[in-house]
Amino acid sequence: MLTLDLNHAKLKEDVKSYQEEVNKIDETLRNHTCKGNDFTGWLTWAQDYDRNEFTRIKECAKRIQENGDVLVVCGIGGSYLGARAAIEMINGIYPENQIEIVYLGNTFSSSYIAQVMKYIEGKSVYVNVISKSGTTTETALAFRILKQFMEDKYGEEASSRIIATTDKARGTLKALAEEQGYETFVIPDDIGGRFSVITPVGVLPMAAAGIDIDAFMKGYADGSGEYSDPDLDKNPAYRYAVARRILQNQGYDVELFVNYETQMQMVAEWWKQLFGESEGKDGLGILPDSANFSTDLHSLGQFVQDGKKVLFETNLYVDQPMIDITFPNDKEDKDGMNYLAGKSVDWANKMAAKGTLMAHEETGGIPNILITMPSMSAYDFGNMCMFFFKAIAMTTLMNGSNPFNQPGVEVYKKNMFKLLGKE
Ligand SMILES: O=P(O)(O)OC[C@H]1O[C@H](O)[C@H](O)[C@@H](O)[C@@H]1O
Repeated sequence: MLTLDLNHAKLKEDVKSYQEEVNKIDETLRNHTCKGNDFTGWLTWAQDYDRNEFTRIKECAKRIQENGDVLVVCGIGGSYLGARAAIEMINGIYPENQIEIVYLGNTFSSSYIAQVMKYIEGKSVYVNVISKSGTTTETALAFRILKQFMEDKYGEEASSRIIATTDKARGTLKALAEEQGYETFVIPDDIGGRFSVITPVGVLPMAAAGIDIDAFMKGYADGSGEYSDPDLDKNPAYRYAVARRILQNQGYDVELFVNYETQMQMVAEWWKQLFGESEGKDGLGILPDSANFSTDLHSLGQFVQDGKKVLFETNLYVDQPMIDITFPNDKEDKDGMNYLAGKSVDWANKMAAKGTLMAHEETGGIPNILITMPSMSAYDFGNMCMFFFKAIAMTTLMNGSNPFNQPGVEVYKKNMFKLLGKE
């Protein structure tokens, strides 16, 4: 379970004063009558998910692991961010003894696409193309290139090395997968892209990367219980939601999502889509931004400390690092670093976090929300998903907005299609 500390959040209203409003909204979520209610399948997914499909995911992942050097995950937005966030957080950036995961379909950058294609040329390749709509242009463009590459390289065998994760009936990708005989996995109708990491969208790439997906689902299932009580004293996810609302009332328009683990950079990217697309509408919302400390203390730190007071920080701390190391002694101590000899480097990281909190909160006057997760395990990732899902659903509904649509994303697409000459 994640824990929440609001003692540094400088809230000018009492969180508990929102209890009645929270109760009402919680009820509409629970009985699926809230705005966007046809996309609330994530609430009961831990009980509802298809066990047979889950077994098929494990078998498919095993096949990929046994025969592949590389799995190309081809998707964008919710169709890749969650998988990448989980894989990097749980396995670290340079995992040993795992197949490599490469991401494509998330950009029009010709340079990037060309380099990826060159990079995978001599390797044993599997492809997981992921798109809920089955029509997203970045993904479709990359997939055509990948498909031709796979057919040239493997001939008929290509179709057994390509796996499609998409809608059960609709979209070009579904039709293509059926025609080509690809193995397919289903993205349920009632779970939107940015919530879909808990479905085959996230779970198949995770399993292929050697992650314990049973533990992931257990963490999510336990989160369903742990973050379900509407009582603000008992529900840290809802307390976090209310704290965000209060800080917005105090004039803060930006939330800087901070972590101290390099392998959690993509967790922040996933969180930004989840929060930005859910809440940023109707002229409302808090701009989700992120920083990786202490790395970014050497870039963004100056602004946070002394710049315009537009932001508050939400720190996602981790109790146990994946690996700790002891700092070595040096007889000559010419670098003057012996004061750390014999100390844990993770301890130093935690001292950096503590010092930063004091600097930002006390000297800089920046409100700080503290969230702590026990470790970077598959279980804790699953649990964290439910925490943030519940929190963002609550804050967005408190705004009176629909947390589950993203109408604003279509505007650039319309212009782009016109410019590209799409019929
Ligand atoms: O899975 P897809 O249908 O390809 O969608 C991929 C992504 O692109 C869209 O434009 C939406 O803004 C995202 O919410 C979505 O996750």
